[in-house]
Amino acid sequence: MFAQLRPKPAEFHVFDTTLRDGSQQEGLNLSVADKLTIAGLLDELGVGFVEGGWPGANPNDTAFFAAMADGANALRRATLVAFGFTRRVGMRAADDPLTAALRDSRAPVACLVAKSHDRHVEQALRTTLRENLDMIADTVSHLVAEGQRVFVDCEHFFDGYRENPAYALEAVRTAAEAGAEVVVLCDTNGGMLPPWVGEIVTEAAATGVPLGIHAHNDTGCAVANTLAAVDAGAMHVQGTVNGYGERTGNAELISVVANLELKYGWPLLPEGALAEASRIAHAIAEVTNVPSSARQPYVGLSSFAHKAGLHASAIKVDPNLYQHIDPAVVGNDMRMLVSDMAGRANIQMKGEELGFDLSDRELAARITQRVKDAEAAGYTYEAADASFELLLRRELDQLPEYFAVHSWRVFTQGHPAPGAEGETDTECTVRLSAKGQAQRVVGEGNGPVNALDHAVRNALRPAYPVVDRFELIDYRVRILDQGHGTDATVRVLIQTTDGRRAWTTVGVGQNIVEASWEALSDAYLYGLIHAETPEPAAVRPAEERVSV
Ligand SMILES: CC(=O)SCCNC(=O)CCNC(=O)[C@H](O)C(C)(C)COP(=O)(O)OP(=O)(O)OC[C@H]1O[C@@H](n2cnc3c(N)ncnc32)[C@H](O)[C@@H]1OP(=O)(O)O
Ligand SMILES: CC(=O)C(=O)O
Repeated sequence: MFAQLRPKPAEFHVFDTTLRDGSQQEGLNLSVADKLTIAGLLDELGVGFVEGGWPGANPNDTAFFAAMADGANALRRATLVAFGFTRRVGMRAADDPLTAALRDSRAPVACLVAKSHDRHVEQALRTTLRENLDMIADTVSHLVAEGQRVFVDCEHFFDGYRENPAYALEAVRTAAEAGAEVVVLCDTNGGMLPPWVGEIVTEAAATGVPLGIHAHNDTGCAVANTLAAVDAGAMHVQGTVNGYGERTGNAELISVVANLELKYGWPLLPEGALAEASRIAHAIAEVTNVPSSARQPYVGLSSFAHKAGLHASAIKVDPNLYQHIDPAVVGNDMRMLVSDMAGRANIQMKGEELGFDLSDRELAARITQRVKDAEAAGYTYEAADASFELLLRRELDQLPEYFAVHSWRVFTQGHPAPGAEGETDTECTVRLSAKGQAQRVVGEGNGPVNALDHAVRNALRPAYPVVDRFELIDYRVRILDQGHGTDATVRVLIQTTDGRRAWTTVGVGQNIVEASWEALSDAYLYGLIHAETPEPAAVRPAEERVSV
């Protein structure tokens, strides 16, 4: 029997810091417009608090709070939070310009970072333990008197508690007595493990102060540490969507919330909002331009992807045999992968998904063997869903002949030196027949793949004008036998779109142009087969990109 999880406290906060701590991630930079878009998405998700940044610390954050104060950008459900620190050493909070920026932000809540670790007070702040407590009390009481609700983030609380528990707890009490509604215990360096967090939060809860948790992921335990704090009495969780944040990031907020909603049984988000979680996490990744991990719990592309034959054979009977929840609950999808680890069941389920009846065991076994043989030769169907469909159609004798290629050749002329004048570039000649018309067509391009593409497009256009909608959007190449140097076999994956859907095809060969040709001609064939299909397929996010 599983242990009983804690019942939901009467008041519980879901606090998002994607726009503040999330933007402290290396490589993540947000404009004011980006922040406004993300704030809107977080509001849709239904989090209780959106920490928007640090007004007064940089012009973007100040402008963001000014824009949020304009009614047009107002959050519908969430409460906006402005972040800042306690007043400077030796100054009155009322005179500190950064405290003034918090007031002027017009955010209903201010979240103040305060020191609670004695060594940080003495070495980083370079002041006395008494003065730090005065800084906390003065800043909190000033902002409360000015009409703001105040939360306090106790930086390095757990490390501080280990060295000087009395002082760490004194910082918590001081903040609460000055008017802070919640005191958030921060694992700033992210070095804690769940049992330690549980123990320390339990001891801090004895103060009677409403506590929150802010965990970093340096031990890979940020979500677990957050849940350990909740179990020990925390009533406020902080985190970021996609786990963005300083160093290894913050607790991933959707994982925290999904665990609390689905495992603890706590209703936290507005009804139906959890089913939007996958869409919102991916939409935020589009804005940040920092892709989320495919393996991210609940909302990742691979979170419900099944590759192994044994898994698929059980899933065919009941998907729950290999899934901890129904993916639809978080707006995700189950995906069946086709690879050399597939058994008949993967192939049958993938075939069914594509609209083919593969219930015949012998047929399914034959196709499974074809897939395994092709994967052994270097093909990959896990990524190249369109090539898998073409393989199926070939096996089932259901491949329409839109065109027949008789031959092709590519000629490239290089410059004597970079930047030198002269004819360059690449020319490709293709001989093919389409709709009974044989033709020989030339295409030019800035490289062999570009020239091949132009030649095929020029040759097919008279019979199938729709090809002008096809566009190559990603090209990836990798060497399959690394010891072989420039004569290695390569695999080329090409992603193509017609503006409505995207599909991926694969080619393999010792000649990179030949492998590209195979992937490219299959891309055209698949595109023509589906030109009239109404429903667009999901677009996969690109991984490594190589320019052609
Ligand atoms: C744990 C966290 O992640 S908290 C969030 C941290 N986020 C950021 O730092 C991003 C935004 N920060 C900034 O733009 C700048 O650091 C500013 C505007 C806040 C301050 O810039 P500067 O005045 O140039 O100071 P600088 O960053 O070099 O040093 C920070 C100062 O704040 C003091 N300080 C640090 N923590 C606190 C605190 N909780 N309360 C009051 N003062 C503090 C430091 O002692 C140092 O003081 P000093 O100026 O006397 O040396
Ligand atoms: C406040 C904060 O971001 C931290 O302590 O990590």
